Amino acid sequence: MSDAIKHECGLAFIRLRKPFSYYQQQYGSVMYGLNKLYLLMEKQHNRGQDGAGIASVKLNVEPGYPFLHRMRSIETRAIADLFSQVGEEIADLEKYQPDIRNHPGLLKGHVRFLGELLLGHLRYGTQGKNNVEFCHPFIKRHTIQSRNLALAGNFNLVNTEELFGLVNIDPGVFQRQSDLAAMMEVVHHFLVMEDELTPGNPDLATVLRKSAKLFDGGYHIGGLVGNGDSFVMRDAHGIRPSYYYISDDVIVAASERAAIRTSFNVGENEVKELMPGQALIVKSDGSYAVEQILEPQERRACSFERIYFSRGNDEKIYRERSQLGYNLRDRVLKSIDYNLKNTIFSFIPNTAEVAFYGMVKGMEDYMNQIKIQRILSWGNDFDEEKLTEMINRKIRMEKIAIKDVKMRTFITEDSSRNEMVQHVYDITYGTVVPGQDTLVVIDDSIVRGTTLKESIVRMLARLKPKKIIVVSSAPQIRYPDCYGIDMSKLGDFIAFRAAIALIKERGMDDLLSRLQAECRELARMGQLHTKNLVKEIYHPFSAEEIAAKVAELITPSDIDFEVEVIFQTIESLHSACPTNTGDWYFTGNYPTPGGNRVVNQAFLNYMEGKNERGY
Ligand SMILES: NC(=O)CC[C@H](N)C(=O)O
Repeated sequence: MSDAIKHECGLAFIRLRKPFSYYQQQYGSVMYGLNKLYLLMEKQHNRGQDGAGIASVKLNVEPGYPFLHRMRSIETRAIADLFSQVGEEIADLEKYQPDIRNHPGLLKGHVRFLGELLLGHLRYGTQGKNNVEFCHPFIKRHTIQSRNLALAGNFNLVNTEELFGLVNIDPGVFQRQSDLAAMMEVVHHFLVMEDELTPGNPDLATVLRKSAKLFDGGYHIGGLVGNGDSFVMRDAHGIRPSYYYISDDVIVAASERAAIRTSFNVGENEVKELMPGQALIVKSDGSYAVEQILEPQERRACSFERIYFSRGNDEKIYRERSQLGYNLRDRVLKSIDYNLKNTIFSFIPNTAEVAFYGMVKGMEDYMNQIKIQRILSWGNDFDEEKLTEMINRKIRMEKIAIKDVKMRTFITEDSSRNEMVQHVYDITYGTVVPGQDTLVVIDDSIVRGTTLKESIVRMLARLKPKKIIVVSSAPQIRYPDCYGIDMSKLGDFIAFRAAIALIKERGMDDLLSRLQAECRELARMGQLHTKNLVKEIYHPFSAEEIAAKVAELITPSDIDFEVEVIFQTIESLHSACPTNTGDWYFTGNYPTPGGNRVVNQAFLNYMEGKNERGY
């Protein structure tokens, strides 16, 4: 993605089902669980750049001894920072007891995070601040063991404020800003209630049933309870991804299937998807059950996971991403007037790479059809030279754009900013025939369009192509997300700015004021959740008109050749990614009632010049 949006969290959960001595014998290390947690988190490093955190619960600890630990970091290399602290703790112990690793029981007593229950989290905040206090896991302590709770998740709730009220809590300034704080209060409230009924052994399925009913949002959460029970749970629409793997030795859950496969070296089908509305509950004795907590609703798994967020090394995601590129073939061919001879294909590094291969495969298939047709049309009229020339025709692809990863840190806000920003990307010289070649560059999605305009298009222009076609493997991002991706301000979206520009151009300003009045009225009546009024902003225009305006907006004024933008259509997105039909940011169709409220609020914020999130 050319705009730096990271905006997603990742979850890692491990439950060791055997005593520590077993892991030492079987796998040669008492640190087996922590090593796997580290791997599981690093393999999801693509998620959550604000910080990371881990929590652990130890089983069978004598009363009075600590059993729940938590550590968080916002260092640049947060995961490594956390685990090097664990490493230091052990190294310190070994100074005085060099053979302590051979005594698993002793080690468990000394090393804080050597617990049987482990929870890891990578955060990119969607609420509150991006500092360490807001990093997950949150913990709640209590003198009664079974009322201690650690909680973390990949999620966003749109009814944070309401939730506090529902459990009669008057939140403090900090809590008010955090959906995790609200979730914590709710889950803890019901945990205590259940613990009162069955002391020491609260029924987690009931706790989750009562809690989840109150949440409006998309979520994949994990929790550790002080009595040794634990869970992971997924929202009723399956908005956020959730996978798990169970063996005799471990129970594992994470946000990405490939992360589990790699960390535990297991096959595709050994890793299961936790289905919408389900929870995987593990009891303190290591037994487990998958329970239906909420009635499953229409599946609306987030399509952005497939387009961009999850790693492309997942078997299915790789195929889908490639298909997204392939699906754009016909529209690109039309736009280059089928002139493959004078077209160079490339991609914006690095997340669009897989879609790029798909697009090129599409072009190759087309070219092969043409070759066959031509050769057949020759009849007997050919010689080796003619045939060689035909067979050797290739799709021209080059690595044109190069990202200078470190550039951003130095870029200031002064007048030289534009001059500097363009250098965030560099180009490969000598690849394009000036004035003759068209450049087709694929990006996975276009959010703000600023990097495209300020860096990529400007840089590519130095190669003097005849035309640049920017291809987006995602459809136009028109509406805010409110389920875990931090894109919640309408004015940030280039597709929205394009629609506004068209409205202004065509003298339709009264549409905006009418919608603003309507939104205000709905807000006054507490009815903002009833319909998405922002759809009306796009209604007068075709997708092509918006795309043409986007192209205009990303073209710097001093560029004298054509820039075109081609977006994936929503239909072809769904055909490429059939299991992830969540598309509210493209269509405005939100799966939960809070969604309409967010989009309407985002519109009011935009109209009132407030640079705030819509939830
Ligand atoms: N991206 C996420 O899942 C964020 C989790 C949570 N809403 C937070 O801001 O901490």
